[in-house]
Parts: sequence; structure tokens; C-alpha cells
Amino acid sequence: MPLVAGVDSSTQSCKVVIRDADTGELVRQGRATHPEGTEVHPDHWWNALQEAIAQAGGLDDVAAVSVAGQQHGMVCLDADGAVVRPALLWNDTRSAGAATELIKAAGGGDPIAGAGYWAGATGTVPVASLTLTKLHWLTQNEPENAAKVAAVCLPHDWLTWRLAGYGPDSGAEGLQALVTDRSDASGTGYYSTAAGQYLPAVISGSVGHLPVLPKVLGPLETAGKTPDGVLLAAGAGDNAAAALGAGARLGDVVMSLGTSGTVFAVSETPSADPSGLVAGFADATGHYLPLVCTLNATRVFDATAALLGVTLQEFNTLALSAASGSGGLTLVPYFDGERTPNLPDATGALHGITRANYTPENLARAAVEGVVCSLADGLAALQAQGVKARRIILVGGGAQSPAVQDVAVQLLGIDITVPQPGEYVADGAARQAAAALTGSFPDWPLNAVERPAAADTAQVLSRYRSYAGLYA
Ligand SMILES: Nc1ncnc2c1ncn2[C@@H]1O[C@H](COP(=O)(O)OP(=O)(O)O)[C@@H](O)[C@H]1O
Ligand SMILES: O=C(CO)[C@@H](O)[C@H](O)COP(=O)(O)O
Repeated sequence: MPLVAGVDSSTQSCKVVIRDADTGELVRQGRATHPEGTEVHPDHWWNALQEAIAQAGGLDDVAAVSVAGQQHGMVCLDADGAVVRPALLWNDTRSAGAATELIKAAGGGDPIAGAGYWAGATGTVPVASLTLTKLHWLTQNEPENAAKVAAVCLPHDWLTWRLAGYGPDSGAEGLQALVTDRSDASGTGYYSTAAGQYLPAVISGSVGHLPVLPKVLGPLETAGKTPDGVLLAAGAGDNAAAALGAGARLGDVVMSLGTSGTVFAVSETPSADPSGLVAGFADATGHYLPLVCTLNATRVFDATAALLGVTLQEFNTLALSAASGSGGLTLVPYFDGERTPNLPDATGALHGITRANYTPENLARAAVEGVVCSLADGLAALQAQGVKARRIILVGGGAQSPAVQDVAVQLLGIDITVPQPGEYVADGAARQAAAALTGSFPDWPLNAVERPAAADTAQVLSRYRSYAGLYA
């Protein structure tokens, strides 16, 4: 019974699970927090990983490890292998203007033609979240840093590289040892998901030269070993790892509520949505992962609970004690700007206030309904691209909220599967680690509750759409 470890280096924290490779049984786990902010030095991720591994009892008896992580973060390394500047994360919107410029330039000034070009070339129309737009911003705003960039990688690539024993003094040989996987490469903006290859002219067009890019490993390829002899799997972007961890198969849709809200499908074919709503990513098993991502999910709950002066548990109790429709309150949750729809400078709004309905209960429920409605719009965008959702698997920290589960059942119109509370991104990485050992993905059991779809009798979604439509 070899043990395997899976890591989720996410926006807010680092989680490590250690499982039995044969049975999937959870043996030990650990967790450590990441700093706040949308610009973070990767050393914080490394320190949090060490802390989470120590809390999980170390890796001495572990045969293989795999790292999944927040997507898109721009990690720039100089010729020695040192980090050039703190990483700009997926939720940093300063590169929104760069995204607009890249789209217009590709269309000879016409944004519609430009969006069509990017959807065809990479599968995804650039937004501020993509690594490419961050590099474009860097070249325009910090040319001295851009000139130092010898290699560009992503959070999960960098942590895998550090686990393999490389670091700030590894030099050219170290840079050549960088690896990634197709799920994370497909979120860079300089990789063609359909063709499965980098687009060197695209990245050199933004950086001014061609940096070293991590080798893209196949789903079952390995990334070498740690200095202590632990086998390293390819790792993945966190959404692809969640699909794997939650046992999503072709025809399943996964909805994740963490810092980001995401809704994505495991698909046999790559997507190319010129409207920019659906990102054409790859999954971690050789399939595709068309995905919609919002900037505002559980932090809207955190902020509303803080405003009401209650814990998250009390917030859920309040939300559950209000009637569906929140007494007429509608919250549009664009607290941190928004990515889908692409409104980087938007702010949130609360509509429909009366003296009678302005209660903590209605406000808590409106926060949950607003976030779930924004993801219902994401689901509709996926369906418009031909995704046929058989069921929706609900994961992420926010899936533990009974209020989220109730509202999702009411608003999404499709049966919901709620796996028991767990770390499904780290579990997906652990499955990759097991596959690196055995040559195939394990079929570990998964406990889940099935919740049949109910009706949106209070017309919550149509009311939300009329208010969210005001931003267009
Ligand atoms: N019972 C709950 N109700 C509502 N939100 C919750 C609950 N438990 C955890 N969360 C939220 O989940 C978030 C963390 O989820 P996670 O998926 O780990 O995020 P990330 O992957 O972005 O770091 C926190 O913002 C927290 O508020
Ligand atoms: O940008 C995306 C997907 O495109 C986000 O989903 C990030 O991958 C961050 O994930 P969380 O930390 O919110 O889980």
C-alpha cells in the first residue's frame, strides 16, 4: 500500500492530502494560508507548502507527489533561476488594458475580428487573468524587469520545479528542467489548446524576446524525482485537478466556488468561443475543459458575513431562514471587478431595497443567490457552446455551504451531485501521483449526495439577469 500526496496551492491557501494509492483512503492532511493580495512572491507558496507538508506528517513514506495550483499566475525567472518580481495572480486586473490592446491588434483595430483570431489560435479570447496579458503589461510598465525574464512559468510549474530541487541558483540547466502540463499551459494565452503546442511568436511579441517555457508533459508523464527520491507527477491547473478529484467524466459539468467561481465541462472536443465567455482549456487526462471563470464567489460570502458581524456558519443560517428571492433583494456580485462577463472595473450592486426587506436574512440570501446566478450565466454560456450538462458536481470551499446547495438546486435546473466535504483539487493531484506510479488513473470511491433539480418559483434568475444586464 504505497502512499501518494496531492497538493492544492490555491489563491488563499495550500492544502496537502496523503492517500493510500490502492484504496484512495485519506491517511493524513495539512494546510497553511497564503498572504492576501493579487501580487504575491512565490516564496510564500513554497513556505506554505513546507508548512502544509509538515502538518501532513511529511513525505518520508510517500512514493509520489503531484502539485495542482491556481491557474495563470505570472512567475518570471531570471537567467540564474531567481524570481524577477512578485507573481501577478489570475485575479489581478491591472492587465485589462493589455488584453484589449492584444485583441484589437490581432484584428487590425477591429475587436470582433481580433476576438475571432484569438479564439481560433489559442481557444481563449484574452482577458486580464491570462499570463500573456500580464507579460504584455510587464513589458509596457516595467521594461527593466521584462528584459530580465529568462523563463516564464505558472504557480504549479514553479512548485514542482522547487520540489525537484531547483531554485534561484540553478542557472540555465535549471530553467531547461521546468515542466508543466497541458491543462495549465492552455490557460497561458500563448498555447494552442487544439494543436497542443506553444505559440512562440505570440509570447515573444509581448515580451520582446522568447523566454524558456516549461516542457508540456502528457497526463501520465513524470517530472523526475525530489532529491529524496519521491516521484513527481506532471501536476495540473486547479480546475482540471478538481475535475479529476471529483471523478468528473465526459458529460459531467463541475461548478466550483472558491475565491473564483468556475463552471466547466469535461469534453471530447476543444472549444473556441469568440464571445470570450468560455475559455478553451484542456483537462488533465487528455480531454478538454471548456470553462467559465468569475472573480467573485466565496469572498462575497466572507465580505457579507463580515458586514453582518457573523461567522460563516451564522451567515448560512441567516441565508437559509430567508425565503427564495430574498424578499425582492438582488445582489450583483461584481465586488472585485468581473472577468465573465469581462467588466474589470465594475463594482457590485444591491437592487430592490425596501424598509421591509432590508434584513440580515435577506442580505445573506441575496449574496448566495447573486453568486449562484452569476454561475448559472456561466452554465448557459457553456451550453451555448454545445455542452450538454447531464449533472452538476458542486465542489470548492463554498460547496460546503448548505445555503449554496439549496440555491443551486433551485436555480440551475439540473440535478446536483454534492461530494462529501473535501479537498477535491488536492485529491485530483493525488490521483495524478497514483497514476504516475501505476500508469493509469485510479478509480477511487467517492461519497456524494444527489439532489434533484427544483423550480425557480421566485423567478430569481430572470430578476438577476435584468439587473446584471444593466452593465452591458
Ligand atoms: N460553510 C461555508 N459557507 C460558505 N463559504 C465557505 C464555507 N466553508 C468555506 N467557505 C469559503 O470557501 C473559501 C475557501 O475555499 P477554497 O476552495 O479553499 O478557495 P481557494 O481555492 O480559492 O483558495 C473561503 O472564502 C470560505 O469563505
Ligand atoms: O483563473 C482561474 C481559472 O481560469 C481560477 O479558477 C484560478 O485557477 C484560481 O482558483 P481558486 O484559487 O479560486 O480555486
